[in-house]
Amino acid sequence: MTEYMPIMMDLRGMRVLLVGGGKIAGRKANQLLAAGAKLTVISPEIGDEIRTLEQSGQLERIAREARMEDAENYRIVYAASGDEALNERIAEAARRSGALVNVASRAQAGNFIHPAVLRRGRLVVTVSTSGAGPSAASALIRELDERFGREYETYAEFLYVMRQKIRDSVSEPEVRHRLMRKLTETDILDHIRQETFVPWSERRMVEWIETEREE
Ligand SMILES: C[C@@]1(CC(=O)O)c2cc3[nH]c(cc4nc(cc5[nH]c(cc(n2)[C@H]1CCC(=O)O)[C@@](C)(CC(=O)O)[C@@H]5CCC(=O)O)C(CC(=O)O)=C4CCC(=O)O)c(CCC(=O)O)c3CC(=O)O
Ligand SMILES: NC(=O)C1=CN([C@@H]2O[C@H](COP(=O)(O)OP(=O)(O)OC[C@H]3O[C@@H](n4cnc5c(N)ncnc54)[C@H](O)[C@@H]3O)[C@@H](O)[C@H]2O)C=CC1
Repeated sequence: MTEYMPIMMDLRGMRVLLVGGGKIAGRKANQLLAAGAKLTVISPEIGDEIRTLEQSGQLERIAREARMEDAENYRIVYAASGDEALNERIAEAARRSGALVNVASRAQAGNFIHPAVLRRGRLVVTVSTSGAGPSAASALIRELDERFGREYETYAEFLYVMRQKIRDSVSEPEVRHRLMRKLTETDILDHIRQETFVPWSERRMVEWIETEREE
């Protein structure tokens, strides 16, 4: 069994090649653009999603069949054409040149895969079956969708702001760690859920840090 390494990547400004322009390529393109990638699509024909993105100038599209050399100019490659043999040849070329490659038609032909995703602002919950059953991964995400409501977006944003404050104002690592742990022990999530949470003012944040750091 392949033991995949789960990671979160900042793709802003990174060049990514997407081979294919159909339904699956459209889904990937939207996810990649949301993460800030500079996307090039190579495909003789394209579906509605890629067309819309091309027309609004969000990606560059090259209207022809993909060639092996295409893969060598990118460090991240998606082989998502409807031609499975081509996807595997592209993947092989990309791997040889040291690129990361995702293969839509056969997970094992690539060296990274995507999980099913649930987003609540900064909180990201993902489920992967390591390719065993993508539909099962989606079904589990739907269960988690009910478990993790909108309150987690506010909560994650609160944690983010407080953590910056703590990092800026507390220099001792042990104290910082203790404060961060305390922050997760507060009843803020409950307040957000019950809609009784009032966003903390600058002063309240500073006071909380001053009070809690003494213990
Ligand atoms: C490896 C991976 C690729 C990757 O890295 O992305 C992969 C691979 C393959 N999927 C296939 C089929 C389907 N995939 C879906 C749906 C999704 N697939 C997703 C992820 C992944 N799919 C990655 C592993 C995830 C994991 O870890 O388990 C989801 C969760 C997330 C996303 O795509 O963003 C997304 C939910 C979208 C949503 O909920 O909206 C459906 C259902 C549908 O489309 O509704 C079907 C048809 C039913 C079926 O076959 O099960 C096939 C066979 C192709 C063929 O035979 O033609 C392969 C190839 C292979 O199995 O090797
Ligand atoms: N990863 C996933 O979640 C899933 C993956 N798949 C697989 O993904 C692949 C694509 O599926 P769809 O987007 O639904 O197919 P599709 O038929 O909608 O699109 C195929 C695209 O590939 C392009 N193409 C064909 N030959 C090409 C070439 N030589 N060079 C460049 N582009 C070429 C076509 O122009 C078209 O735009 C299939 O192999 C399918 O098995 C299918 C379902 C889910």
